[in-house]
Amino acid sequence: MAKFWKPGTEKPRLVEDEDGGVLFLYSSSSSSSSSSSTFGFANNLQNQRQRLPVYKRKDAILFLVENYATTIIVGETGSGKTTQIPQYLNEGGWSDDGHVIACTQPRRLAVQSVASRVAEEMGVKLGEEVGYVIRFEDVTTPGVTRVKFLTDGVLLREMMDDPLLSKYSVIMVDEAHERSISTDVVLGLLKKIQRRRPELRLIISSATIEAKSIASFFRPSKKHRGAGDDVVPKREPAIISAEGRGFTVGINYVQEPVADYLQAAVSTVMLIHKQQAAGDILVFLTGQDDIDAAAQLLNEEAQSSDRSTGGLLVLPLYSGLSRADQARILSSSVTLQDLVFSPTPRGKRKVIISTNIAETSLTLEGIVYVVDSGFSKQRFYDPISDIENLVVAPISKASARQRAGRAGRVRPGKCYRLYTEEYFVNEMPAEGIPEMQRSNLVSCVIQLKALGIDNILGFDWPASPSPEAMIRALEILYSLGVLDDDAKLTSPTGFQVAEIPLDPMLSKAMLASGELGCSEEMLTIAAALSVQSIWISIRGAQKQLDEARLRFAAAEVSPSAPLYSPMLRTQGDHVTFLNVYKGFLQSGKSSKWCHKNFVNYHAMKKVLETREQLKRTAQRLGIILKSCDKDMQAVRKAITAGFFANACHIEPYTHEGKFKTVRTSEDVYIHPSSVLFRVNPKWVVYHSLVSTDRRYMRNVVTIDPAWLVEVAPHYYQYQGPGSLNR
Ligand SMILES: Nc1ncnc2c1ncn2[C@@H]1O[C@H](COP(=O)(O)OP(=O)(O)OP(=O)(O)O)[C@@H](O)[C@H]1O
Repeated sequence: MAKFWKPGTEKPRLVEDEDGGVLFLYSSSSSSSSSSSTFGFANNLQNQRQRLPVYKRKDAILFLVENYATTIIVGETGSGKTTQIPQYLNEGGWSDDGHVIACTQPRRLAVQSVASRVAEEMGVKLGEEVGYVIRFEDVTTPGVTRVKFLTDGVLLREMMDDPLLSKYSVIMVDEAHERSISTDVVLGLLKKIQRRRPELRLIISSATIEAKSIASFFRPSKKHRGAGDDVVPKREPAIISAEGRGFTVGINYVQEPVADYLQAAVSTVMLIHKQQAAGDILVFLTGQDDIDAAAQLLNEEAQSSDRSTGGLLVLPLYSGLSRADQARILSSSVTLQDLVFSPTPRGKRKVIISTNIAETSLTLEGIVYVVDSGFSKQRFYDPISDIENLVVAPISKASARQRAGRAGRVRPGKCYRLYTEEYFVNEMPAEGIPEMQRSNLVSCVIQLKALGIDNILGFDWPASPSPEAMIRALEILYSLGVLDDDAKLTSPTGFQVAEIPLDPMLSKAMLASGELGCSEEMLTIAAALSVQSIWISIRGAQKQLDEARLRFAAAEVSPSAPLYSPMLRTQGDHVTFLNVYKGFLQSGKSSKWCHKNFVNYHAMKKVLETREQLKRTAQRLGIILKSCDKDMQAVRKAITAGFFANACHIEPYTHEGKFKTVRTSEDVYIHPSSVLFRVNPKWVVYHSLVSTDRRYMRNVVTIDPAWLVEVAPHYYQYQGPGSLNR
């Protein structure tokens, strides 16, 4: 293999740390010797690339990648890790001979935006030499794509077909400090793969704080050390720091703790707008609710008569953006996401109000000011009740740095933290709790099982999950018939469920629908559940949305029909999805039709695409594709076959629509967004629970309790009329 590091261009110094073994490399700051492009626009981009701090480390990075199996790169935000290192590897020959360089990201939005940027910098069309893959979206060309960006979840799926990930020469796991559940699983598996494929190189990019623990995770255990340690690549991980950042970001703190971060964020934006020079503002809040509320307050201020507060272009940004998307630009073909990434119109100042999806890897060009509320929504899972709550919780110092790092990327910036400096220094936790330790592990366990990892409890995790959550996941999979008595995947059910890229309960419903003759309908339902929402919600128009939704609630429906009586609305939300889908197809997939019916056009286009992909998987698995036409009973039964563990019955003699879960006898209620809200059927199964003031069931369907015994006799026993036991 060629030497990519050119001796003489840089003098790396390798130092062992006090624990022995872990290598630190301090390099001089001489600049790299790579040549630059000779074309106009490209030249400009090439100059920008060469100004990035990581450029000074180019040769050192290539040296380490060549000589060490694992290289950990720590560096400030904006130093160029994500966009540059894959290109250096490409230039260095790591994508020759049909090999591919992979770079994983925890978030889909980051995958898409970084891939476009790198394609632009390399002067190639996105999807050719540079491509990306996120769930249900593959923008690569096999045999042509050399640099591929993907979510770590997608990389996990790829391991099912190719357990050793043999097409990749280098895999860069970016933003490892975020400790998303998939990143942790990927790290654990890559460590295993490396033992079978010593030629595979790993690059792990991380904030400083996590680098040491990641390095010690990758250090070979005594069992695997010994002979061969002096051969290249060396197995001890190396750490390199790409110190230095693009532009300075001045940090400002509040003097006193703020009582209401949302109000404080709005006031801060208005102050920046009145007092500070031109430049867009990025505000970090926690979720759709407070983002929409802040957007409304800002829009009201912007429309006020005071001319100095005009000129604000307020744009919300959260996952499943599509919901707010058309609310703003209804039938336009421009998505809100396009607006977020496009240049700011003259005379305007963009205010992008985002969740933490904009926290890492994104460069939003016009951003000069960042307003950080200090909070984010985080998942916390309770394995006993099997409920995953989204809780507003304080962020970590690592997150705060990432947020500030969204400014200062193309020019100097300022960050306004809505907490005190004293809090930041003394109280804010250095890092967050790994997602692995606060999540439902069902999907993670089934993926590991599918990869042949039977001893899940003994798996080498970067952070061990709780035994309770692990046991609960095994229990659920066992009850679905996915695992056998020895906790091995059953054949064919277990292997089939693992292959369908959906939550295992939904995958099980998909399999059942093949037997019940309603797989065409289940494909539509699964695709609709995979988008955030098929509805557009417009603040202040909730009543019209509810009415629009109800028009699709019964089995036989025409959008022009009058509202159905609640007595007829007995089928549930999944059936509603089918009616919307049918109406959308009948309209010729019209955006006008969507607009009229409060249906999100972009979401429906996504449903069509996702449905096609799921259909291909179903065909591959031999699921018989058949429509049950109007027999909604078959559909509801198939859903029950997947979601029987989520069965609930209404509490008689209460007037508030209280249900009890069969499994744990907990009080739950139908969510107001469900077409079954206030209808209160006797028996239902739900798709998910959300916890606010109460526990609410979302996406609910009515069932006959006899089906529970029929589809899950191992789980339920019939105890006489109206009575069922686990
Ligand atoms: N879409 C873009 N438009 C303009 N400049 C960009 C764009 N993407 C990246 N850049 C430039 O490249 C720099 C490096 O971005 P990159 O994402 O590679 O940094 P990073 O070190 O991975 O940072 P982070 O860890 O914060 O994601 C940015 O600071 C910016 O100057």
